[in-house]
Amino acid sequence: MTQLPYRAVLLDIEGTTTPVTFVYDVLFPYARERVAEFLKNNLENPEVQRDLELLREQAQEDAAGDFPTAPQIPTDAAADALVEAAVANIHWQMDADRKTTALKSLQGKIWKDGYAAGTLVASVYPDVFNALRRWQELEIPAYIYSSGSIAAQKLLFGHTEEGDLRPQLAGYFDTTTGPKKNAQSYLDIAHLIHQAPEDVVFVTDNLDEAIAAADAGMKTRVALRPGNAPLPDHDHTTLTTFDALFED
Ligand SMILES: CSCCC(=O)C(=O)COP(=O)(O)O
Ligand SMILES: [Mg+2]
Repeated sequence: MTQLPYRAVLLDIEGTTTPVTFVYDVLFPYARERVAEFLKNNLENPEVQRDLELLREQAQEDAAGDFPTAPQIPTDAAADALVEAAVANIHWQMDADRKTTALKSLQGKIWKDGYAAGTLVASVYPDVFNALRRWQELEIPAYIYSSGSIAAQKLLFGHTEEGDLRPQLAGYFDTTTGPKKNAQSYLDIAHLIHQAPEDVVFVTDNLDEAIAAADAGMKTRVALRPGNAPLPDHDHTTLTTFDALFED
């Protein structure tokens, strides 16, 4: 049997398993164009109300911190004004490509209908399909850690061009576990999946995330995929295909 130098795999999505173009040219515009209507139609939904509360708290934190002009979401507004304020905040966050838990939670809910209708079909690199199959055969669990909400991750891997990949995934983590650029998040994930950090390989396109995972003791691979942002010099091992994860 193939002997690999890791016992578990932790995967980023955007720029790693999935082309950045799918996220920026398909998913984000889909959510942006539909958010106003989605909020109008679902304003009474308790989960949407919870997202609005999270957005409101995030807006207050932003205004008090690094973003004094962050659009605010009033507590006492009528429905139309509330939706208008929330949409202004969401569009502002999306313009800045914020990865806040509040924004990601709401985006996931908007994408749900698109996947169900077949309008959204997730793009995943062919080498990822193959790698997930091989890891399953080798009984190496593969987990996802993305800024996208866990619900959004399950939708994406449940509706790919190759069908439902969720049976090949062992679990999902998002920013509710902690920020992706914080080493403690990787320590917490290692603990939650019952692995020593050094037995986990984390694959990401983001150098700051790789540095945080390495600080936590994980092995790292930096994904170089078409369209990814260029990176400064670094000493992490890179890969252009997941095939490389079977050659160590
Ligand atoms: C299923 S999540 C869609 C992508 C997304 O919203 C995102 O922010 C991706 O961030 P990542 O941490 O995977 O680079
Ligand atoms: Mg990424």
